[in-house]
Amino acid sequence: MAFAAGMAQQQDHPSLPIIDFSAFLDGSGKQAVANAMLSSLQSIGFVYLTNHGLSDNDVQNIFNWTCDDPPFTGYSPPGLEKISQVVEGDLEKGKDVKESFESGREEDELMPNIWLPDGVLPGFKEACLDFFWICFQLEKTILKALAIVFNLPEDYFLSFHTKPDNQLRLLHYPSVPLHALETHQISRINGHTDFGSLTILFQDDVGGLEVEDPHSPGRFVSVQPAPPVPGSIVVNAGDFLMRWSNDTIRSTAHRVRSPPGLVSVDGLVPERYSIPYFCCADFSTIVDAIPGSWSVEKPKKYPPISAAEYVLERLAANY
Ligand SMILES: O=C(O)CCC(=O)C(=O)O
Ligand SMILES: [Fe+2]
Repeated sequence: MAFAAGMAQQQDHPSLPIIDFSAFLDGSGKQAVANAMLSSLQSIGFVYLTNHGLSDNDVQNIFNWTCDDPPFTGYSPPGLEKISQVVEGDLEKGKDVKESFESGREEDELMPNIWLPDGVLPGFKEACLDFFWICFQLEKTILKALAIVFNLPEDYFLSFHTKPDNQLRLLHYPSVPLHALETHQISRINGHTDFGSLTILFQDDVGGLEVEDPHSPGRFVSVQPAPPVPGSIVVNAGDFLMRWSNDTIRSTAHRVRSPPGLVSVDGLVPERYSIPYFCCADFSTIVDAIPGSWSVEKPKKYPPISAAEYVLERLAANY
């Protein structure tokens, strides 16, 4: 297992731990990989995984679709989504300049998918659905790793993530003037936390993802390894998992700014594509603190809650 330097406060460009997931997949070092992943989710809330089992081909396929112009519903044009959370010390006022397309499972009646009219961009719907289900397989593997660190049966979290009530988001950050971004007239995505269980994030090589330093609220630090690690994915914990874990796992605020050290000859920040896959517990389930996350000395902080109640409230606040 290879680790990059941890998120030391003094470093200008600290990096997240990079965990080789292969020893979990082939069974040769399950506990060690799971422990390392949890430790990073507890201390930073974020981790990089390599050799996670998803093929480069599958990831490249979905990225290929993001480059097509998406003049359709299910699509949020630049500035529509407002990240309404105020993160301490993050004084950005600018609107997010990004466009996105979101989809979930086809049978979801609560939030039905809105696809392009038949005949427009043939194959796009199938590509989104294929990737949605591919990511669900990966999510289940990560959830198995999470369970064993709490000394729970591997399928413990799977029974709460069966449908799945997840969301695949294709994100495009258009090229914007560097000056406008740096002076906060606009932003790419303002500081926020995700609200589900886990987010699996695929990104291109442009960079700009920043994570709030857990030791220094309001200070965001770049977490892009330089150079980018091919095939790596980012996994971060959401607010629901933080609550479910009795606050032993951290849901950390993050944002996207200009790539670190960017020298722009034309005054523009290059466009960026990313694909977050938001994993949520089944809306119908009610969860109570994870066994092992509470004790007599560390009592439960929250009453049981249904995922629907929690997630829908958060979604409503964002639009
Ligand atoms: O584009 C990224 O890298 C991050 C996106 C993100 O944080 C989100 O959509 O919640
Ligand atoms: Fe996010």
